[in-house]
Amino acid sequence: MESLPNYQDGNILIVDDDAGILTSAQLFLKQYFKKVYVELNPEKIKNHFNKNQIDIVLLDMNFQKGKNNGEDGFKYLKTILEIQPNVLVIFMTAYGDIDMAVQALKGGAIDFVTKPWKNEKFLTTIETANKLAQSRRQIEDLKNSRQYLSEQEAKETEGFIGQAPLFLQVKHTMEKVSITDASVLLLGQNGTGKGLAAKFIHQNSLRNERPMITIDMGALSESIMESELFGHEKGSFTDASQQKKGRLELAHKGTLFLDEIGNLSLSAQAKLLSVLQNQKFSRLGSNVEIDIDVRLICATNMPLYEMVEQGTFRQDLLYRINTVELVMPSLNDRLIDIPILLDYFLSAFKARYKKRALNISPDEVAKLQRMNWPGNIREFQHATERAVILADQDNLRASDFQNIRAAEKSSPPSDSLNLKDMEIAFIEKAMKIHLGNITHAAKELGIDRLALHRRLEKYGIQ
Ligand SMILES: Nc1ncnc2c1ncn2[C@@H]1O[C@H](COP(=O)(O)OP(=O)(O)OP(=O)(O)O)[C@@H](O)[C@H]1O
Repeated sequence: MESLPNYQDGNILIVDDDAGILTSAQLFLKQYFKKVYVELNPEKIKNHFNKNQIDIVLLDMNFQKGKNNGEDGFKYLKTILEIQPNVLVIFMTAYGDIDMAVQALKGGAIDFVTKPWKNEKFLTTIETANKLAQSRRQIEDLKNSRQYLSEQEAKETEGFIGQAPLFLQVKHTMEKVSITDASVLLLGQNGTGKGLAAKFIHQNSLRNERPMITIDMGALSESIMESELFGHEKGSFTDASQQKKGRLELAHKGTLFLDEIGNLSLSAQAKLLSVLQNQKFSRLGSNVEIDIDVRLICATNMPLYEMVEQGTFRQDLLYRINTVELVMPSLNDRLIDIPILLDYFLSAFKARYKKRALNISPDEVAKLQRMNWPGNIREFQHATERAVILADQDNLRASDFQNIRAAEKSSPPSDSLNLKDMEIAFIEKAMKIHLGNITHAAKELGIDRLALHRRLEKYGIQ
């Protein structure tokens, strides 16, 4: 059985006033390209561009009997490039018109074929043009998707909202620091908006045309993390079947956001420090040094200063990454923002889940302000989404936002005065507020770590 031809992407239009040329070129090229259009009348070129995507035009140089100066060819070349500046035009010229064809190259055509052509040479010329057309198209697609992504990012950071003095203070510092290349360290509990803050800084920086590349240090094992960060050469370890650029390299001229930096091992800290000091690095398995120019933003919810004292985080690295240090306030410290955030999230979720009639009374909003949100804005956002999804009626109540984690403030079990129940409730609450950190929870409860440990075990609290 005859195998199907290996068609190439790329649409071709052939324009010539000689029907014989059109037919033979079309018959030949149709074996290799899916779409080959032909046109006898050059005045109709525009119609083809209105109907179809055209990547390559094969254009005759002379369309009037007795006129061989190529004037027509130049005229239509100009028309085509005006309609579609990216299209590739190849002139078809009679043998002997080579000088004119060279002029045509200067005028914006990319190549020429002589008539009559040799099939092999003819095909090679068009295939080469087609490769160029395809890579131009890929670049165009990449530019479009890059633009789309940065518009999305810009939209997202427009939603970096709040009126609480603590938040405004931090945001103001961010605005000032964005346009510099200073390293920024974002501290704060989970869900306080450190990731969004990093995007905000990048979006407002002079590097916003380039990407912000993120690495979540908490999500990667040490060996994967190093190859993600530095990249590797083919064969540098068992699974390295190909060369791969690391994220450091991808962030060149842009921003590198290292999330959960507190999770970096000591050996990775040493390597990162050396990159920051020398502004050079090597891919794993290579000695070639690559220059790097990145703006660094780091974030963590871990106590880096305590970790320095304990010897688990390098002091010199801390001083490299904390040129400007910002602490994202917890939601508890910006309760005044709850109505604003609620408004913002509600309108998004009402639209997403097509429940536009939903509303909530000021009393219920006030109750939300009295609830605990140990997971901060992320938890509040998820609670709002859940409340919208589960709502059976148009009036939302604060209790619709409650989950196992969010209990009313001052909320030892309200209908029980049993001492043991109260103790369990207080311990659970302290553990929630401090996200399971026993030292901090014990401090809050006014007991020592060991005493808290014993109680956690006794009551089976996780
Ligand atoms: N000021 C804000 N306005 C509106 N939405 C916010 C704000 N801050 C944070 N958010 C939203 O809250 C969610 C959590 O934010 P983000 O992921 O940035 O927090 P984080 O501090 O980086 O959390 P983690 O430490 O767990 O990684 C995101 O959906 C983010 O868009």
